Amino acid sequence: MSHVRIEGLTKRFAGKPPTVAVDDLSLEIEPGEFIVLLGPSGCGKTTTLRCLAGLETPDEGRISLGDQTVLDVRGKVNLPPNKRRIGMVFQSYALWPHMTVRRNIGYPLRTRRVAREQARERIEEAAGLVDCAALLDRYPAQLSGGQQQRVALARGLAARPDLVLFDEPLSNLDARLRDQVRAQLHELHARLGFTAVFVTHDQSEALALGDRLAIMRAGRIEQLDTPERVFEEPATEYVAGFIGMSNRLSLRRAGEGWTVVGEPGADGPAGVPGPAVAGELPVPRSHGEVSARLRPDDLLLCPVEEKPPGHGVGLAAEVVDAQFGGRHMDVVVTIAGGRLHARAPLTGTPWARGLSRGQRVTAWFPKDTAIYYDADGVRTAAHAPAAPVGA
Ligand SMILES: Nc1ncnc2c1ncn2[C@@H]1O[C@H](COP(=O)(O)OP(=O)(O)OP(=O)(O)O)[C@@H](O)[C@H]1O
Repeated sequence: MSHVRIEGLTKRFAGKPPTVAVDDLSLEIEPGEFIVLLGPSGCGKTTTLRCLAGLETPDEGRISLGDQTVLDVRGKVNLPPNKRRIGMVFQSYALWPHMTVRRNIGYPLRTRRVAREQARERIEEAAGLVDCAALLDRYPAQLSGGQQQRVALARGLAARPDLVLFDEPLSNLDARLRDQVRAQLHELHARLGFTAVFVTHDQSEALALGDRLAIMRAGRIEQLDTPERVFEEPATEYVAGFIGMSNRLSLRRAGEGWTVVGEPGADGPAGVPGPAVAGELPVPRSHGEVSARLRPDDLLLCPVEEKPPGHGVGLAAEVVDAQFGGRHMDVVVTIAGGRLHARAPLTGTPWARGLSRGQRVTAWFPKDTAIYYDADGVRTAAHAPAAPVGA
């Protein structure tokens, strides 16, 4: 287990136009911590991981693992992958097809010149950890996808590295296997306590596995915090959108209350005032325009003749689509032309089962379940202090 320190890491790729894949990124990882790099395609997750592994030549920055400096661009240090005590587990299992499971798991031990007898013990130990001890003499083609990924996991752990890097290791598995291998990985981390950096664009994976999440945007870390804080208190609108607050309402002050402002591409022209919101929202007076972000679970529906409770914001809405989801209905509504998603529970409110296209309903939400962002996408200050932005 090692303390990992990344300072001012920058990686540019030549091209037209050139890309800054990682942009002055700094991050400190505690020994035994499981860090998840989360973000959309192209935000620089894999490049950051490859720089840690020694598979890229960064343009600037320093990286240390424990007391070893593995990268120092100014000092002209860039240790090759086999000189860093790092294990890697990738999306494509990347097992050698002509090698047995035993030889595959033993590969990083051979590159580190671990003595034969010790290597045999380590291979068996790693295979045992992921329930693959019975598969050691098979070839990858004789394994299921889940087994192959478990072997890849064993290979990543076999050399007892200081740091294990994971690049979307579960994304090639079907949903059931993904859940299984994810649970196994979570348990393994709790048992072995290795330090990990795990790349994904899947928020549920990130929430389940991470001690802390680093939400990346354009080569930088936009928010670094515990899964609970990122989920409950996204610091910027970008993070909110990425972590499931897919509903967005633009709001403008009007007298003592607010008005919903029409969205571009909606039925009417953008910016046209929509339904009024009576009374104040938890937003400082200095903000005249904000956007409210809400999860589908937090957008509630009721018949037009019912009034939402006093602490709620009720808005006239029209149903566009309603799909049965077992215990709930997934409902798309329009409000001021903008589309929003509601997940209406059926237990207690069977009324939602009969919703159909064109029906008028009231969509509502308690004022404090929404999070409000200013024009720059930064959380407004009326809430608890925003989580730290950046590393
Ligand atoms: N070898 C390369 N040459 C040129 N540009 C590259 C290269 N590798 C990555 N990039 C660019 O760098 C940026 C970051 O890429 P990176 O693969 O790190 O993103 P990512 O967040 O891991 O995306 P994904 O989730 O799709 O894997 C992207 O704009 C990508 O096009």
